[in-house]
Amino acid sequence: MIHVLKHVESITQHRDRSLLEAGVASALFELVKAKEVNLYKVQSEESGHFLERVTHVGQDGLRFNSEFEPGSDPVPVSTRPEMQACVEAAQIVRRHDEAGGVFVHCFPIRVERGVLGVLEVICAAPLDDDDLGTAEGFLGLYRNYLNLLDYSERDTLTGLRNRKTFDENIGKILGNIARPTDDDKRRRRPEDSHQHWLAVVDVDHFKRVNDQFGHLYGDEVLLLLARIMRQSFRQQDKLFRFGGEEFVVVLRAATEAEVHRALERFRRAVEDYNFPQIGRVTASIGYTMIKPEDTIPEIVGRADDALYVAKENGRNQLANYEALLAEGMISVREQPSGDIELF
Ligand SMILES: Nc1nc2c(ncn2[C@@H]2O[C@H](COP(=O)(O)OP(=O)(O)OP(=O)(O)O)[C@@H](O)[C@H]2O)c(=O)[nH]1
Repeated sequence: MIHVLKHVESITQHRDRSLLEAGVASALFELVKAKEVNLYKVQSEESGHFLERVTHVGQDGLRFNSEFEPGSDPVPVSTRPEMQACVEAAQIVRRHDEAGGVFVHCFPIRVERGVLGVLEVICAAPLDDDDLGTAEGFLGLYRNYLNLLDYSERDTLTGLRNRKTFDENIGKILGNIARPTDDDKRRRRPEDSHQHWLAVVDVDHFKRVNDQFGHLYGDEVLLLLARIMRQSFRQQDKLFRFGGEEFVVVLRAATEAEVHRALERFRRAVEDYNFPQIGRVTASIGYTMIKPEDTIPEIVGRADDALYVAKENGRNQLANYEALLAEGMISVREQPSGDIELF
């Protein structure tokens, strides 16, 4: 009992999702005497579900990836029938791997929107009822704690990540791309390297919505826009309400074309949506690639410059900072001089 409480105490001291996941996996590895525990995130793409391993505990030690670095290369869920059954039925699935002489248990990590991930516990024997209860208890603790973290990091109107968490999140991304691990370097072949991109989304003529229909309807537009964002982007993309009627999306994608497609799909979804009472609302989007040497104001500044061009050119459109620069439509942003004046 003391043993279990010590794990609970150690898990709940973290405010970082990846440390929380590593804590849950390590606790189960020890408590149910597993050979291996893995945590997979489920990525939902148009072509189906993919699994990305983000945490591993085994005889070889503990490895985990932060929320903002890629885990293992994603594999289609169909290549792992027990995982597929677990994701689709949202139920615990067990498989006897005769060749490996082990029992593989898959626990779904259920959230409101579906199955967020799968916890895989590999043991020499099937888990008994006590061990199953322990695993389910720790998963419950993990889910509840995630909800608490979400609550403190979310904007109350839209449920998106709030401005406070934005700097923290971008800081982590910059830290990861500036210091790639050996695994990252191996994975970063030209054909599968992924870059991070930041897009600023701004509702067009939002003042008119407020003036014509009142603030409550304005708030309703922001709420619905956030919902369209969640539906348009993938689970692993990070969505923020930056302030007022401005939103930020941080995406990981291999090419500019891929980012453009995702943002254009969202822009069209907003344009096509019939907002109750108000009718048609559009949004303009400016975006840029995040580079290792960037500071947060530089990234946001570039996306804002591109957004300005999108607004000037008639709104309801995308603009990419790097493309505008290459076409000579804008000039390079002035770097902050670095001189700090204190008052
Ligand atoms: N309802 C509501 N309105 C907000 C909120 N935050 C900011 N606003 C309003 O959003 C409006 C933003 O207006 P502007 O920045 O002038 O821009 P715009 O009218 O959207 O025009 P463009 O961006 O140039 O297309 C202002 O009227 C703000 O009062 C909010 O949380 N709720």
